[in-house]
Amino acid sequence: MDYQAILNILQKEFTPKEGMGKVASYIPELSKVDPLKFGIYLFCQDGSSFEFGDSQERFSIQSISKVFTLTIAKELLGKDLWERVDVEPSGTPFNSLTELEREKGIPRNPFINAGSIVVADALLSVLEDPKEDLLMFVRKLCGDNDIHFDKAVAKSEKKHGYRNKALVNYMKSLGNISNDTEKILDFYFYQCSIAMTCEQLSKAFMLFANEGKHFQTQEKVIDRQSVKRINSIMQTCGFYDEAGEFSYRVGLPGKSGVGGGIVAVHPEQYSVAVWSPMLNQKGNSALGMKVLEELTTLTGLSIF
Ligand SMILES: NC(=O)CC[C@H](N)C(=O)O
Repeated sequence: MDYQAILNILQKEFTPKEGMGKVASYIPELSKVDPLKFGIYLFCQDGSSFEFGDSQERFSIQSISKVFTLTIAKELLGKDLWERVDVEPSGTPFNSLTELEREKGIPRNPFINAGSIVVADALLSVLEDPKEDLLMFVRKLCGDNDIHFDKAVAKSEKKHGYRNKALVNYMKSLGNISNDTEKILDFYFYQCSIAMTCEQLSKAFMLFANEGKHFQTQEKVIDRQSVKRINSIMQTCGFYDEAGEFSYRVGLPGKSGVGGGIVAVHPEQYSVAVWSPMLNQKGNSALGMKVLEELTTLTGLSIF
């Protein structure tokens, strides 16, 4: 597959333009980002890589971090985790409160906010310093120690995160939260604030394209069954109420964040990260979705 030729086509075909979507503003710090940023990085299982645009610039990974925390929690807690969070698509926005009452405080999946807050609570119960452990895990996956929290973004979300406060308190009242709600939210806002480049993200996500092995050292980090399960949840829940649309258009498991990043993996082929901060109405990168659709169209390959 001549990925370079394909990326050349993508670069010509797609140019970010004002009005394609809106940069997230409910976290005020994110609204400062230049809407016209655009980059892509594709890392192949054979070690080759291809990129263009702002692929080396850091951005707020936001909900993409939910995949990292789920991976750690799954390793530490195994099946017990699934007593507290389900694996069904929600069909509702990422910050929705509506199903929680009907479903007795058990979030639909770990990739909506409620689900990731439960995962954060579970990690707080078993780790002494979850923030540090999370950073170490992500740094190890990328083979790069230069990965940090963006404190300004975390603080900005903490100040304005009323819906997440509502979610954690509501779940606490329904018996599905153990730790202090302020501590859980602090961890959750920090995990979302991690700043990474497309290159770092695509290398980290090689875990899910490389049978659970580190992209560089080939060390086994998680087993194949975990890869299957996490990729399945990305496929069905990675884009909230647009998960079906992403699956239909792109045909790969993936995860988005309101920072405008999307990572998708083609198991045993490649991992690809794209960044364009202009979001569509469902909170997913508008241009990012289009570019990934064209990528799998041009390669003629998807997991299906
Ligand atoms: N979809 C997202 O990226 C949402 C993450 C954001 N930190 C929030 O909780 O609202």
